[in-house]
Amino acid sequence: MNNQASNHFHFAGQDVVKLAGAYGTPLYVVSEDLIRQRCRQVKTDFLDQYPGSRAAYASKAFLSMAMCRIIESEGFYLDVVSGGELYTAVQAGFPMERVIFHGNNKSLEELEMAVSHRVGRVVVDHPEEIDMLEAAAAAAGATMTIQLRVVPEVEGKTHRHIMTGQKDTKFGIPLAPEIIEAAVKKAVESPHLDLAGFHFHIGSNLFEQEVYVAAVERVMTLCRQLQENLGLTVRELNTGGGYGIQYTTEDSPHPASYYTDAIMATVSACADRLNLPVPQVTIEPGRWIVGEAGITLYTVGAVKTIPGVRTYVSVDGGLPDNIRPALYGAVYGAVVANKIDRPCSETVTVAGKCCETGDILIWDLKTPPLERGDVLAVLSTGAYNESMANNYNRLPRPAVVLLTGDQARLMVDRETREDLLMRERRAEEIANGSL
Ligand SMILES: Cc1ncc(COP(=O)(O)O)c(C=O)c1O
Ligand SMILES: N[C@@H](CCCC[NH3+])C(=O)O
Repeated sequence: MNNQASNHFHFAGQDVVKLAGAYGTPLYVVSEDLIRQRCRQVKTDFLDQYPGSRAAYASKAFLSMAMCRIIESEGFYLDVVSGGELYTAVQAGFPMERVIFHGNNKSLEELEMAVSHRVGRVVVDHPEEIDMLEAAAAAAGATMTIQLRVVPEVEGKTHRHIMTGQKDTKFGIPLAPEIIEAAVKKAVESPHLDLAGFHFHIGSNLFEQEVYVAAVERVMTLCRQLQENLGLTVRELNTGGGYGIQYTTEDSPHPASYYTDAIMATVSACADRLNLPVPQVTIEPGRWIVGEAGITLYTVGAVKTIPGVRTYVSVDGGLPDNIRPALYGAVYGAVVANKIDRPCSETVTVAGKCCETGDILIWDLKTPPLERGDVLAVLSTGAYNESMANNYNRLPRPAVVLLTGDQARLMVDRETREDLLMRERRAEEIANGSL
């Protein structure tokens, strides 16, 4: 781009102050090029290195129909976790054989939907779900390929709300032999189900490969036990996602190969040692694909200094568009996009505009002196921001702009105040008693 203002922050090659002017704030900005770069790293460092392996994108991190098409064109599979995510994939024309359907409490209706679309894999989370899915598949005359989600009993170092691999978790089938063996038997005996293997997911935003090694060892040992006791041959091992990203300069993220090489080496060593066939391995990163590919732009409003205490800089969004600081104490970095050349001489607290003391986006941010109208760019908001957005205080959810090369396109419209009333079409009738 020419005539770039030198004091403006550029993201994926584009002047974000101009984007804020053109589309308004708060604004999610997502770079297609950065997403594709991540997908291609997975391809060269994992898929090409280990033929037969598969990569899925965990759509809960960020989903739109355009995102489905990007992921589809990169040859990835898609992890969905609800009828709503599946519906989005269906509407985007995502190939259903590449969909992996998760969820710890899928409804019968969601299972029927998965069957009617013949999704490639259903990851069954509890024994009763085997019966529910068998019934849905039988009714449709379908055979569904499944993986059983098991609890690897390892603790990933992360916020406790996003740990899933420990023994005490709502996700997956416990490894207690009487439970897992009964589930496997039931699955194998279900005429409309084909048990391909197992799935585990340790947790999210993990920076250590050791937990993946431990989980693979645990589940491969399970495979050996099931081969001995039930004659089961495990064809597939889905190792979940969870790869950590850089939120601030304190974080030292790894390439995906840091995790996948350790996973693959352990799978092959275990297969050798336990005399098992090497299963086909799937990974399911979400945050690692899209997290650093997104930023959020805000406009600064009220600046309030409490002498001897702190300066609150309030922006025009907050908790509804990024709930992670309030929910997990997540720490974000940010830059003042229209003053990128100025020294950061102050430390401020970036507050959201909700009627909630806990609505603080960043507690301590070094900035130049700030004033109303400045544009703040919060970094690494591509994952679990837009997808977790809500309407607290009836704030409309922001638009999403997709950057591709030097093009900027509105991918998701800004919600309007009228949109907020869309589900209240009977308000008049309720008021006048006619309903
Ligand atoms: C089953 C499953 N797979 C994949 C993911 C993706 O996790 P992340 O975005 O941390 O890679 C999650 C979420 O934690 C998950 O529950
Ligand atoms: N929402 C979480 C990640 C959830 C992962 C789903 N199992 C986050 O923002 O970190």
